[in-house]
Amino acid sequence: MAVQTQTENNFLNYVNGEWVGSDTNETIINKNPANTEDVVGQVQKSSRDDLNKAVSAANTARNSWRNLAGAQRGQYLFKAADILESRLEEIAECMTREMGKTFPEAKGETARGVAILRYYAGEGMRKVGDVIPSSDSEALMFTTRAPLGVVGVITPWNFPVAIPVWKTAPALIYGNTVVLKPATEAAVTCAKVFECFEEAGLPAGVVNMVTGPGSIIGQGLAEHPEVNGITFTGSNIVGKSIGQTALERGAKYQLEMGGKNPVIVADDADLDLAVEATISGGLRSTGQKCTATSRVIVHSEVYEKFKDKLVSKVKEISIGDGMKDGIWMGPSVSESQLNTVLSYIEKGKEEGTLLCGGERLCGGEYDKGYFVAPTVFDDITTDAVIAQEEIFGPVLALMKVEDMEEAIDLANDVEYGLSASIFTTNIQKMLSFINDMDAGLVRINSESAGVELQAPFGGMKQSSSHSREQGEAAKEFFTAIKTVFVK
Ligand SMILES: NC(=O)C1=CN([C@@H]2O[C@H](COP(=O)(O)OP(=O)(O)OC[C@H]3O[C@@H](n4cnc5c(N)ncnc54)[C@H](O)[C@@H]3O)[C@@H](O)[C@H]2O)C=CC1
Ligand SMILES: O=C(O)CCC(=O)C(=O)O
Repeated sequence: MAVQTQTENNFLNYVNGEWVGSDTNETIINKNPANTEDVVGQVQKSSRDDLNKAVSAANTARNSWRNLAGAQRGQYLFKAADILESRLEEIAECMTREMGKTFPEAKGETARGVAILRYYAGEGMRKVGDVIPSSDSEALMFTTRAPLGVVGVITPWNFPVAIPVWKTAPALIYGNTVVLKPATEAAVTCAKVFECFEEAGLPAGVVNMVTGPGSIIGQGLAEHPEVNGITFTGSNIVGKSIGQTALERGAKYQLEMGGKNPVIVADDADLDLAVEATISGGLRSTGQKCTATSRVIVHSEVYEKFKDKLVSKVKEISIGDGMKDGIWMGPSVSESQLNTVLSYIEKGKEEGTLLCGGERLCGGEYDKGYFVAPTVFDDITTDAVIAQEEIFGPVLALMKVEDMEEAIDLANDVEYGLSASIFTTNIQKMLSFINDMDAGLVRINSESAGVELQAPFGGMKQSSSHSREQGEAAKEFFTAIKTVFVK
């Protein structure tokens, strides 16, 4: 087997503190979805053996890592944050080239990665338990927390820095070691984040990254007897199968999956604000967010006015290579994602009325990438496929309602419950929305996407395994409570 070395374009697996080639000696080449002539880099097409070595390294490292003080673990995260910050532009550029989101968005996401690392670094000095009065006056009763051990992290391509960081940083600070499998589509960007962990000097085996097919490396992590917990973000079908595999062998699991997020525009809404937020929430990152707005539920009294404003603004969107100035929306991440979006658009044409977009963009530079026009449909009913299934593309479906009750019924009439927003100036409508909306994120006069790192994140119904990530909530997944009784 030829020995590979990590170079600017050839990324290896990070196992036991070293960059190592896969046993298979096979690689996967990642190309820029805005220009497929641009090769971003290549990553390892790894095997189960590669994964086993990573899990074994994480298992060996776990005791010495958990025995450090939280503040000591935090120091490594502070260092990693500084290094990521110093490489912000370079890593953001790689993200834009690898998965297509615009450079300003990629910079924002990388900065968010830095902030998440710092937040969890500080968490190493915060309390981990409570003293609970015992009914025995001579006893001391309190809770403390233990790490799970080795945590498997499986991440998607749509947030190549933020999601790996928001899962890895809390895992580490609470004393776990990590084996991460990134989505192949964004694995080069993720490898650069791991270079930051390496440079921060994390002890060998504490963080490991293995790239390769989900069915081999992802499934392998879910099945591995030495992996004590699995955290996943991605599609519902894969998430559920990971959950079942983990449940069968008694491992802890956490799943963040799809969304079909509504925005309600009430008759008293600030329509300009609602239009702006619908566009930003629905179409930024080419609609490739689990929190993206996809159903736009509008009161009949303002329907026509809102629709005209929305469509005229959508038509102004500039589409192209996200590295270019002035580009607002990049391509779909891959040919297969583009084809999924185009097939939903065809369905939408049967189910409603096309107002704008509705096609792949062709000609000139567009021919080199996977560009689709931002698309708005009118006259969509709740039973339409495009009103029920996650599209993960720049597609909005408009639905007309007569009152708030109907709006909330419609908003809840999907199997998902991740994020939902309402535009209204009426406090009563806000309160009924907060009470009656089945969603993990309920947002008033604000877009459905965009989460704050210090707050719990997760969904209801089919959107998650009913757990929450980020903020303090991460502690619940990455640790187990011990109730201690001392006498
Ligand atoms: N909730 C979210 O943020 C995301 C939702 N999606 C949804 O999923 C659809 C398909 O996108 P994909 O990238 O194919 O999602 P996916 O669920 O296949 O991929 C997510 C991660 O799971 C891994 N994986 C794939 N098969 C696996 C298996 N059998 N066992 C373990 N891990 C496995 C992938 O390699 C990747 O790292 C999108 O169109 C979108 O609707 C995709 C990405 C993120
Ligand atoms: O809206 C956000 O910032 C987070 C979205 C997200 O977690 C996802 O799409 O997977």
